[in-house]
Amino acid sequence: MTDRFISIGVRDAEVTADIGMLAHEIGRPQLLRISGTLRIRMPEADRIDSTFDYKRMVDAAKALGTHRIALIETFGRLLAEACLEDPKIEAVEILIEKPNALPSGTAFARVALDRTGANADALSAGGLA
Ligand SMILES: Nc1nc2c(c(=O)[nH]1)N=C([C@H](O)[C@@H](O)CO)CN2
Repeated sequence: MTDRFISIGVRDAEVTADIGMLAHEIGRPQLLRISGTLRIRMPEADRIDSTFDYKRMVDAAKALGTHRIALIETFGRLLAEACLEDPKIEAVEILIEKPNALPSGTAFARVALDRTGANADALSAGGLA
């Protein structure tokens, strides 16, 4: 049978993170908003062990938030790589927003990776707005 793929994910999960490149940011956790689209094979059964529990992506983001990271790009890449450790995930697109970084506007980084490690541009086309 032809493989069928679907997307699952989370939008706008809020985590605190030791993030930022400036001296005054170090050791002062800040809010990040995390959205992720995960491309998986259609689950064969109506059971959580047939799919990827999207709570795990939020848990991985919370865990990353305890590590000192300078750039939101790095945070996004590490979270994408953590998701791809599960073989159920074919490709992932992560959007990291740092709502309080700028006096106006929202800073963000978007990272799209597939299982080959390449940028997953195809996902971007149909991924997060
Ligand atoms: N491309 C990036 N630019 C900047 C980042 C970043 O993570 N990626 N971070 C900062 C500072 O940490 C800023 O958010 C402090 O308000 C500036 N530029």
